[in-house]
Amino acid sequence: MNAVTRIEAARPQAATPPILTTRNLTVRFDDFPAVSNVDLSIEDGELRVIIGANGAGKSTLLDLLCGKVLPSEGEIWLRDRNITGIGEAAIARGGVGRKFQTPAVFKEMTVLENLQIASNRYVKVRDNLFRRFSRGPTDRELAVAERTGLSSFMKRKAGELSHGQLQWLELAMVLSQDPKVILLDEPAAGMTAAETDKTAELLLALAGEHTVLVIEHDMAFVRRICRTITVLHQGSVLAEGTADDIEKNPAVIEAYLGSATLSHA
Ligand SMILES: Nc1ncnc2c1ncn2[C@@H]1O[C@H](COP(=O)(O)OP(=O)(O)OP(=O)(O)O)[C@@H](O)[C@H]1O
Repeated sequence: MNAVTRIEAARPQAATPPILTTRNLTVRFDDFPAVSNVDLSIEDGELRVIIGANGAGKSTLLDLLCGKVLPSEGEIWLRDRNITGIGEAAIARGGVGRKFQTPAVFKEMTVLENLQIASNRYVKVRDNLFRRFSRGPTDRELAVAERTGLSSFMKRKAGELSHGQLQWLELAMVLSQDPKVILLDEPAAGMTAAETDKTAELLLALAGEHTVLVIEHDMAFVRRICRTITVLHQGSVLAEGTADDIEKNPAVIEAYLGSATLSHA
């Protein structure tokens, strides 16, 4: 080994922080800890699924991550930036996109107009309100419509879309801002089997390019998309691991899964 090689070998690896980290993340409503001491470390391009019983704190955790709810304690880091308490719009501009379970789309507007509003959502609110949508779709709007299967529905009023298409439209609206991290609350809720299949494929395709956190109750769906699962119980992380790890974890079985497996829960 020559001298140069020895120096290279001794140099520490450049440590890139995970895309999303939480430390001791806690929120109390009155004195009730809805989320308690949660430490998460989510790597770039991960597709992380969060499961847990009703009231476990899953939605509140996403509310904290997108700035909708302020933590009582703890920190949230987006790569090397502490985003704790900077506000929902600043977090969105920083690259965290949130899709809620009930799509927040404008049903009287077309798919394209909804995408155009979303593209400018965190830019200039006043311009947006009075904007005439005379321009055609941007390349990004075309790309997200294509990706979510909405290309041929651009001129259709959102109110005329199926339940699944509405969910995809809201996902397309989140994607139009090209977020680094996408937070999804039960993205396949109420969908037909075919729509659920398509959503699973879409999420798998989005992971890698984006980092995706998904809350999900449908365990067959979880099995299909998950790499790593985080189990929340009474506001805290009960377990973390692959579907196989989680399925065998006695604490998870007792608190959440019962005797069911992830594929049959
Ligand atoms: N704004 C609030 N004020 C008071 N309590 C709240 C508030 N938001 C949530 N909670 C409580 O915090 C706990 C966690 O709620 P959360 O909605 O995060 O659970 P969840 O795991 O998402 O449940 P579900 O699967 O039913 O949606 C629940 O006991 C809930 O009642």
